[in-house]
Amino acid sequence: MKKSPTDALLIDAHVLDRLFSTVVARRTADPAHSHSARLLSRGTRKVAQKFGEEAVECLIEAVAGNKRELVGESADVLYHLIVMWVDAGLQPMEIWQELQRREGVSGVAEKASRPATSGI
Ligand SMILES: N=c1c2ncn([C@@H]3O[C@H](COP(=O)(O)OP(=O)(O)OP(=O)(O)O)[C@@H](O)[C@H]3O)c2ncn1[C@@H]1O[C@H](COP(=O)(O)O)[C@@H](O)[C@H]1O
Repeated sequence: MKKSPTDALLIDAHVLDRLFSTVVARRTADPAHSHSARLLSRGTRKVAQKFGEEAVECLIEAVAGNKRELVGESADVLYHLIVMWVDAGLQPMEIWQELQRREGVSGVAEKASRPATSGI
């Protein structure tokens, strides 16, 4: 059966859930055979550091206007973000729910509704 553009979007959204399940399963894998297992075995600071490095590589490609490289770096960022969620014991659903809660709320309006800070 021919897939509609909507089907394609739904399938793509599930890629992140599948990747999360794979990384969870890798927690007990042999670090010699799994990058996820190796990274998770090195602890929270290393996991966070790798995410930060990948985010910087991603923004470098964005600023340089390298669309093709930005695709690869974006995938690296999402993978390392998921490893960070696994390390922290977060479920993707918690993030999906937060995004859903924000749907329809303009970022400008949300910022304006925040309590005033002292500016210190
Ligand atoms: N999406 C990815 C993915 N993206 C990037 N990477 C790996 O991330 C690593 C980044 O390399 P770096 O040199 O930056 O980092 P490093 O090897 O930790 O080096 P140091 O910072 O420690 O010096 C590379 O080995 C990449 O292959 C990924 N490794 C795995 N996945 C997914 O996770 C699944 C499980 O992978 P394993 O856990 O390896 O089985 C795979 O099937 C993929 O779907």
